[in-house]
Amino acid sequence: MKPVEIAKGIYDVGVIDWNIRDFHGYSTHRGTSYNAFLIVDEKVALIDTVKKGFEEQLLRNISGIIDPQKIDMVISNHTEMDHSGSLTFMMNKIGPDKPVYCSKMGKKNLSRHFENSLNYQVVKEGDEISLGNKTLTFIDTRMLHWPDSMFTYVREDKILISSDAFGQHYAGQEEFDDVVGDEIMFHAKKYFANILMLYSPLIVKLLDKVASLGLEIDMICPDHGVLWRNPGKIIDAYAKWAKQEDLTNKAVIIYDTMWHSTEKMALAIADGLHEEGIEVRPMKIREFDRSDIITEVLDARAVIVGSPTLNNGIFPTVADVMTYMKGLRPAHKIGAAFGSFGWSGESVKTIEAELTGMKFEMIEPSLKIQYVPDAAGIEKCIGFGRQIARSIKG
Ligand SMILES: Cc1cc2nc3c(=O)[nH]c(=O)nc-3n(C[C@H](O)[C@H](O)[C@H](O)COP(=O)(O)O)c2cc1C
Repeated sequence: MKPVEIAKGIYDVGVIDWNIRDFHGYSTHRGTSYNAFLIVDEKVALIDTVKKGFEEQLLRNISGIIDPQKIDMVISNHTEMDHSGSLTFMMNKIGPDKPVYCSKMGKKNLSRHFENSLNYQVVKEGDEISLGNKTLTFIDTRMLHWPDSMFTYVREDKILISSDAFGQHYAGQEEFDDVVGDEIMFHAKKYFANILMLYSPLIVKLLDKVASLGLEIDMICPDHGVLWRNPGKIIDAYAKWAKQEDLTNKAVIIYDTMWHSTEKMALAIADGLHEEGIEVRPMKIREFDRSDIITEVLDARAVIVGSPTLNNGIFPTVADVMTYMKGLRPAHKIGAAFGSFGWSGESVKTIEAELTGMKFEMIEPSLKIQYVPDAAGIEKCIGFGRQIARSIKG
């Protein structure tokens, strides 16, 4: 498969993980790739490695281009193990004393991952390393998405090697965004929603910083998925997603149910929204992965959560999604809570409190129905949907 020469003397030597479907709890419909970049100039640099288990393939990819011992340095843009898991293996092949350039937090975090100490050399924003004809510059991107994260920019080729930012979990033979076409935007959006949404304010600042540095960018090379030969497309998408302001008139109804009463409510609420012209996505939690639910939440204006009462609380799958959503900090949402109950009916209050804690603008009062909704109950749900729709439009 790989390597691919992406510019003169610059190769993607990474690997494709076709079969992974659960990436630390994120459902990767299409697998992923662990991209790593080899720059062959007067000096030779390897930027990032790959997940443990793929190290032999990385070595083979590099060996097809150059003797690995000719690598003069490794750059670690990000400590997470899908990019550093082969680092010690590779250093043993390259020469264990050769420098590993990383951020200050990179040095600290790499040392916490690997027992054997490597020759870590700290670089900071604006530092430059000349490889001969090509110059590497570093951009501090701490907390995007780990404290150690940084970008490496290859000045002469106008290539930004962006670590996890702008990535997508996508396994494919295609190397570049335009070869895949629009489908890639779904994977990029899902990646943003699940990995980066909580850092949206930092992303807005980073995009401003990159603009103010006046960096010319012909290509963005993330550590997962395809490379962006049309960088403007993904930069514009990030600007929009990170602002979380230009939301679609869409409502996501996230619910679970034991005996279908909460489900009947969900579908009637959906009818009410639909009648008012609002795009609506009912998602029964046990039929969708939480990472797909969050992808829909990213650009939705309203998030409506329903749960039956179970043992004086909410249904566990609803708690799962709300915990996940809270951590990702969606902003500027209208929220609403509903659910069926038998005798005590605590679920709706719990959902209300959670969504209020996430600073959602709540629709009041929430909607509770005892046991199975009858015709009047269904009408109430339709009315609730219409009320939410009016708030969305208003
Ligand atoms: C195991 C179990 C525990 C329940 N615990 C409560 C409870 O603590 N309080 C309550 O109001 N209803 C409780 N219920 C009743 C349900 O909330 C009620 O049947 C509701 O209509 C179920 O909605 P659903 O069809 O959407 O699952 C319980 C039901 C079951 C099956």
